[in-house]
Amino acid sequence: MRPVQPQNSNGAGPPPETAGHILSVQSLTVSFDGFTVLDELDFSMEYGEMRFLIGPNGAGKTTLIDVITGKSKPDSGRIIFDGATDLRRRQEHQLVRLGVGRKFQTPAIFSSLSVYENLEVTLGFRAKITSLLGGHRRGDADRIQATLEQVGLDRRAKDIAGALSHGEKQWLEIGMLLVQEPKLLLLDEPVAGMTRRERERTGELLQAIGNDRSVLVVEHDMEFVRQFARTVTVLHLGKVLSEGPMDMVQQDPEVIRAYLGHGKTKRTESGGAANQNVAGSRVGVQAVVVE
Ligand SMILES: Nc1ncnc2c1ncn2[C@@H]1O[C@H](COP(=O)(O)OP(=O)(O)OP(=O)(O)O)[C@@H](O)[C@H]1O
Repeated sequence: MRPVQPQNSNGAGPPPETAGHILSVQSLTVSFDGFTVLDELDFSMEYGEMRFLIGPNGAGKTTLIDVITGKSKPDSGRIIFDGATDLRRRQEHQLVRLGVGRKFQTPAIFSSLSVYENLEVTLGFRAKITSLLGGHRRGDADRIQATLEQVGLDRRAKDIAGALSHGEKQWLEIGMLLVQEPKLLLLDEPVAGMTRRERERTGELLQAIGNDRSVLVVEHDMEFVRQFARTVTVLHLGKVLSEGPMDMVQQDPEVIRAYLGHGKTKRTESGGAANQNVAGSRVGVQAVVVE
């Protein structure tokens, strides 16, 4: 099910350049102390799309999410969300209400509360107080239960969140975003530090979430990206270097060059140790190695 696209106040639909896009970043420039991090960046995502954002260290991936969520301010450009709202004019705390959920790399959960209470608190203190009095706001309990099942934590609902494994904490935090029913979910390296099994389950979870929401995932783990990505955007020096299916993107000579820096390259039979860039990060290049 795809979310219904918004109409302008005159009912004529979204501006033509943003039609069909949950997010439309236009000519976005961000600089820190005179150093340009995002350079007139154009980037867009369609409704109900799951997109992976990759790129070498320092490419500007986190900065893009910071600007979308109001954590950093751009020098110029526009960020149109849901066809009409310019996010540049919004504060960080307003984003949840608008329908943008962000997850940082480290899980931010309430360790001393139960899994269930974490979701309950996220839904708002009104729900918490109501539950202390013996009831829930109508629909909250159902929403919490559905979210617990979606993130695979229904059997751990009564457990203290601090006792969860690293992967389970990440799923709980994803659940804390989902329970707020965001239209766009922004996830920064969601599988960092996870076991192989946890990565698999996270990939399946993201695909399920991507069926009815838009999801932007910043990720360095290229094995994970290859397995679960539909469309990939490669950011380099604050611009989109390449975009498309992973198979296509990882063959792009520009992408190979960007990841491997200025080292001399040669073809190899397979990946293995070649899947390291000059800074030591795993990259999406299987057939090239720096000598
Ligand atoms: N608040 C800030 N002040 C100054 N410089 C910053 C700030 N935030 C980011 N930068 C710089 O902007 C550049 C891009 O950083 P960013 O974190 O967006 O890259 P990234 O693509 O997410 O990299 P990584 O994959 O290593 O996380 C880096 O050179 C970084 O040092």
